[in-house]
Amino acid sequence: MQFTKMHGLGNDFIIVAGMKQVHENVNQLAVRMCDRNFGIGADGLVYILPSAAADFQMRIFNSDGSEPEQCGNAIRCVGKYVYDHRLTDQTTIRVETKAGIQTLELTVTDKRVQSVRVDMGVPILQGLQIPTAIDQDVVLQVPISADGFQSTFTAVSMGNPHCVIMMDRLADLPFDQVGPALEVHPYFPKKTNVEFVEVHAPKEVTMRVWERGAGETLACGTGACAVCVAGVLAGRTERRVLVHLKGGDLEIEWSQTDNHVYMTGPAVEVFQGQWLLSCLNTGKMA
Ligand SMILES: N[C@@H](CCC[C@H](N)C(=O)O)C(=O)O
Repeated sequence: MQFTKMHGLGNDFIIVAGMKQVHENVNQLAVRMCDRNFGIGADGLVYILPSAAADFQMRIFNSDGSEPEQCGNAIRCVGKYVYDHRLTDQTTIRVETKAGIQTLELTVTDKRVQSVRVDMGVPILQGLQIPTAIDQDVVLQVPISADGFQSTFTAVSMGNPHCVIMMDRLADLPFDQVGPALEVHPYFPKKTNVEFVEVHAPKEVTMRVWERGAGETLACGTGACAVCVAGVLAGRTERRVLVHLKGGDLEIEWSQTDNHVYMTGPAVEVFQGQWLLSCLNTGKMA
């Protein structure tokens, strides 16, 4: 099977295109392909499939094999892939995801996509719809504790759930302990992505992310969108923010006009290869 390795700010994906549907054993396949020692290594496996409702369909599987509803960095990679590989000549494309149809605006130089602006849709704020276990119209600055860590969080869904925690200093955070503990916190029945945020100024923040089903990643597009929304709700940021992540920067805007969140950032193709599908043995000792 042919694959292409891509990333958005170091959030890396194995892209598979040209199939009609995902492989039957896709959850195990994602685990094996994403393994950084025994496979190709990636945060997720992404399929670009035909769509009856849009130009293309994206399905993504986390490195633990679970299927999330949405992925901001992967959808930018999909935009670059379909244009650079001549599957379309359009610079505005619509991509169907489990969270709905997203519109992508591609910025092209020398016939290659340099950056992608994605309409990530309207954020979901109602507690049960996110989903959280909290039946409130907005889950804003609610106290939370896990593994000895105490803080407050704001919950936002960008199709997938996010727990946004504002901190005075990111450097003080026992990240590797708290991230996994919050991912499975009982407030989040479908688990959650966790963003820890330091606000430098109303237009500039730094975040670190612990992703549901993938652990720490260098960037999370939906996470950056959730951070912008939570920042506005908490009165800490403006509607346009520059988000610094470990792998680089994203520009996020929560539009007052249509209530949609817009994300702008790069996508990069790294290499292409062939996965030996027939190789069932992982090579690991029993
Ligand atoms: N890295 C992504 C989000 C991928 C899905 C996430 N791990 C989940 O399970 O919801 C992004 O860039 O948005």
